[in-house]
Amino acid sequence: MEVKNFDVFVIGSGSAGQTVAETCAKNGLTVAVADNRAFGGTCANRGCDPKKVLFSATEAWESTTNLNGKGIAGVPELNWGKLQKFKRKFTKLVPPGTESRFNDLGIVLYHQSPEFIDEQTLLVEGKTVRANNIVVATGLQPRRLNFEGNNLLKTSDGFLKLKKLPKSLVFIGAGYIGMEFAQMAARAGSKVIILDRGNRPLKSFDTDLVSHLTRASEQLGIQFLFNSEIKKIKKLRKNLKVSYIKDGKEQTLKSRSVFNTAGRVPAITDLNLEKGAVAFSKKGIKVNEYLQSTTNPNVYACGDVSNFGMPLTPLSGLQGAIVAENILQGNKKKIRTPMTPSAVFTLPNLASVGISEETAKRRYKEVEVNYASVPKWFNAQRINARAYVYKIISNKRTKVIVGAHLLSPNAAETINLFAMAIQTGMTTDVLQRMIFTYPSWGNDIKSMV
Ligand SMILES: Cc1cc2nc3c(=O)[nH]c(=O)nc-3n(C[C@H](O)[C@H](O)[C@H](O)COP(=O)(O)OP(=O)(O)OC[C@H]3O[C@@H](n4cnc5c(N)ncnc54)[C@H](O)[C@@H]3O)c2cc1C
Ligand SMILES: NC(=O)c1ccc[n+]([C@@H]2O[C@H](COP(=O)([O-])OP(=O)(O)OC[C@H]3O[C@@H](n4cnc5c(N)ncnc54)[C@H](O)[C@@H]3O)[C@@H](O)[C@H]2O)c1
Repeated sequence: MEVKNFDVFVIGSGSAGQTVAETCAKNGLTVAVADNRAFGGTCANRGCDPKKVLFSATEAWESTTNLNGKGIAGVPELNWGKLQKFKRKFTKLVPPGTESRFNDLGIVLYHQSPEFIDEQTLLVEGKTVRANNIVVATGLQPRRLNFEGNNLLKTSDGFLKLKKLPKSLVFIGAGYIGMEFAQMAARAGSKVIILDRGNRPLKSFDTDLVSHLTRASEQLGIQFLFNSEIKKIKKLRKNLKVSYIKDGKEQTLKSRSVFNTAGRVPAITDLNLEKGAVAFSKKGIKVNEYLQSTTNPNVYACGDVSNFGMPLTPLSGLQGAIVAENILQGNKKKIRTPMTPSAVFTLPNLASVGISEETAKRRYKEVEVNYASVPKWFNAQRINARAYVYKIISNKRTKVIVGAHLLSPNAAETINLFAMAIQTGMTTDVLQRMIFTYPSWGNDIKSMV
C-alpha cells in the first residue's frame, strides 16, 4: 500500500493545531492537518467567540434594564432567534476561512480522525501516513456522565445552537460554562436551575467573590442546588424529569432541557494512543517542557489536550507556537507560561490573575489583603450596577502585587491591567502613581491598592 510522508502531521485544527501547521508550512515543511469536525476548532466554532456574541446581547440587555427609569424607558426584549442568526454570521465563516488559509499554504487536509498504527504512522481516510513529527492538538470534549437517561443530555455545542430558548433549563455543573450559559438563558427569560455536586460554583476562583456572584445570579432568578448528585433523567411528554440526591434524599424536578456542563476531558479516545506509545493521564497527553510526549519523541502535544496548564485559548496558541519552534529548530524552547488572567463572562464578570489569598498566606510572611465591596463607587453607580467587589493581594514587606480578583461589569478587561502589573513585578506604590483615563474602570484600580 502507498504510504504518504509528511514532515509534520497535526491532529486538530483549533488555536493550537493551526499555529503549529501554519508556522511549519510557512517555514517550508510539508504539513497535513486532520480534523473530524468543522475546521477551526472549539473557540471559534463552538466556544469563546459564538458565546461572546450571545453574551454581548445579554450585556446590552443588562445595561439598559439597569437604567430603566433613569433615562431609559422600558425593558428591551431579547430576541433569541435573531441573536442566533447574528451569531451564525461569525461562525459560518470559520471552517471555509480556515480551510482556505491552509490550502493557500499547501497544507493537505483530512476530514477524519486518524489513529496511530505505530510510533510514526497513522491511518486516516483509509490511507497510511508517516510523519517525522506528529502533533496532537485535539482539545477537550464534554465529560461523560453515567446515569440512566444520560442520552437525553445536551452539551455546550447544543446550547450555542439553540434556535429557540426553552422555557426552563437545568445545567449540571456550576463551572465556567454552566455559570455563563445559565446567566445568558436567565436574562433571555428562561427559568434556570444549576445543580452541582460541590458546595459552590467556580472552585478555582476566590470564595468571597464567588459568593457575591452567586447572590447576583440568584437575584437574576437562577436557583442553585449544591451538594446534589444526579441520579436519572426520564422523558415525559413535554418535560424531562430529573431525579437527584440531596441531603441523602431523592428529589425530582421538571425542566424542558438538561445540559451537561460538568467539565471537559481530553479528546483522545479515537486516536489509539497506545499503538503510538504515547502516554496519557486523565489530565491529557503527558509532555515534557518542550511539549514533547514523554514516551514517544516523534510526538508533540499542545493546547487543551496536553497535561500542561489551564485550558484557555491564549495558552493553546502559545503552546502551538512553542511546538512549531521546537519542530523547526530542534528542541530549544521550553514552555514558560506568563501570568495568565482568566475571566468568567457572567454579569458582573468574575476575573482573576496571580495567586489566591490562601496561597499568598502560605508563601509570604506577611500579606496585605485589600478586600471590599464597593457598589457605591461612581462607575457602579452611573450604570446602576449592584455588585462591584475586589480583592487585591500584595506582599506586605515588598509591596509587590501578587494576586488580583475582581467582580465587576468590566472585570474581564480591567484584570488585564493587573496581569501587566503582576507580570512586571509592579508595587502598589508604582501603580498608585500611574495616570489612567478618568472616569474609567481602569482608574479605579489605583483605589484598590
Ligand atoms: C463553551 C465554551 C466556551 C469557552 N470560552 C472560552 C473563553 O471565553 N475564553 C477562553 O480562553 N477559552 C474559552 N474556552 C476554551 C477554549 O475554547 C479552548 O481552550 C481552546 O479552544 C483550546 O484550543 P485547542 O486548539 O487546544 O483545542 P480545540 O480548539 O478544542 O481544537 C481541537 C480540534 O481537534 C479536533 N479533534 C478532536 N478530536 C479529534 C480527532 N480524534 N481527530 C481529529 N480531530 C479531532 C476538534 O474537532 C477540534 O477542531 C471555551 C470552551 C468552551 C467549550
Ligand atoms: N471564560 C472562559 O475562559 C471559559 C469559558 C468556558 C470554558 N472555559 C474552559 O473550559 C473548561 C471547562 O469548563 P466547564 O465549565 O465545562 O468545567 P469546570 O471544570 O469549570 O466546571 C465543572 C463543574 O461541574 C461540576 N461537576 C462535575 N461532575 C459533576 C456531576 N457529576 N454532577 C454535578 N456537578 C458536577 C464540578 O463540581 C464543577 O463545578 C474550563 O476549565 C475553562 O478552562 C473557559
